[in-house]
Amino acid sequence: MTQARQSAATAVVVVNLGTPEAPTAPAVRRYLAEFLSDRRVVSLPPLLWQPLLRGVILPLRAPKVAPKYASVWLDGGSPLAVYTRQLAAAMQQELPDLQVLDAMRYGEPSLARLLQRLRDEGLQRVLVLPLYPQYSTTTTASVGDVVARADGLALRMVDEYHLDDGWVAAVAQSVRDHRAANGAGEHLLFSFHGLPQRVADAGDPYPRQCEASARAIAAALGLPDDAWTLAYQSRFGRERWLEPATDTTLEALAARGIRTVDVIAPGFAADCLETLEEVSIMLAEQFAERGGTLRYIPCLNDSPAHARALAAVARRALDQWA
Ligand SMILES: C=CC1=C(C)c2cc3[nH]c(cc4nc(cc5[nH]c(cc1n2)c(C)c5CCC(=O)O)C(CCC(=O)O)=C4C)c(C)c3C=C
Ligand SMILES: [Fe+2]
Ligand SMILES: [Fe+2]
Repeated sequence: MTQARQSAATAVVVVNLGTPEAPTAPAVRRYLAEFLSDRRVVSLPPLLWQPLLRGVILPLRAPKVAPKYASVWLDGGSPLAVYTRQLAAAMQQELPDLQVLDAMRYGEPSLARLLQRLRDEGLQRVLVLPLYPQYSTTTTASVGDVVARADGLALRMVDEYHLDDGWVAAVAQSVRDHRAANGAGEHLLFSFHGLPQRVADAGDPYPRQCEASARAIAAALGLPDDAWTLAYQSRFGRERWLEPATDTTLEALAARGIRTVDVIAPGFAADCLETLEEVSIMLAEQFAERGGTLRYIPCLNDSPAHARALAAVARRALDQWA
């Protein structure tokens, strides 16, 4: 496959979750209403879930979460949107013969509408790259639903890249850079977004892939087993989620007398509410109350190493398609 044949008639669409348009309760409510109505995310019967969602959860959660968004909001908008846009632009530099575009599964810029537009423009091939290194039915498969509904386009999707050599190397290098600048913390905590245990029990490969990613990154760094831990953050609702939880893991590390912990969140391609507010503000405050220092290592965002790694993932998928 030559680069000439992968012409601008081919597009690469990087897709992230979606995020509110503004850090206000009405905007957060609109966002959560769409996101939490996806049966890939919450699988309860709609006749049960929709009244609960609209009558209880959205009215309580939107005003509670809006100020959290406000605390991390950037000039260009929500961090997730800003970094995803910038990452697509950085990947465009790496893939000058292709069109690189960014979209969101929920809200704007809408993936479903972007695919319609690309069909109307007569694009030959569209590669969809969900910005989830680890596959989950709750995230990746939901992007797959939109891809499956789009017709009149030759479409393919990258399912996961959790052990991609370039990606693992980029994450490992970001840890080395952070430690070179700040001194090595005593412990490295890998914090991944959680999932209901029920979803994992039903066969979702996500936790296995998180473990494999963490192990590969730790190996690339030459870390012994007792120098790192994997945990899951961002629990939502009352049922049991994947364990161990990030907050209790930090408590346990503090109890062991560990004073400086570096935290990295390699399940997130771009910094967002869950990394900036939950980890780098709230969990850092809680750890400080126990006498420790939590040093948050940012996501790869629009770094050149990230753009190069994901461009290579896309290029390989297109070559295999040819
Ligand atoms: C049942 C609820 C949820 C599941 C399952 C879930 C899985 C999941 N989520 C991400 C990535 C992100 N989630 C983000 C925010 C977020 N997630 C949930 C709930 C579930 N996530 C909620 C309700 C929210 C919104 C914030 C809140 O109200 O607490 C984000 C950040 C979005 C942003 O705007 O910054 C990301 C990214 C993954 C990878 C995942 C499963 C593996
Ligand atoms: Fe989530
Ligand atoms: Fe959260």
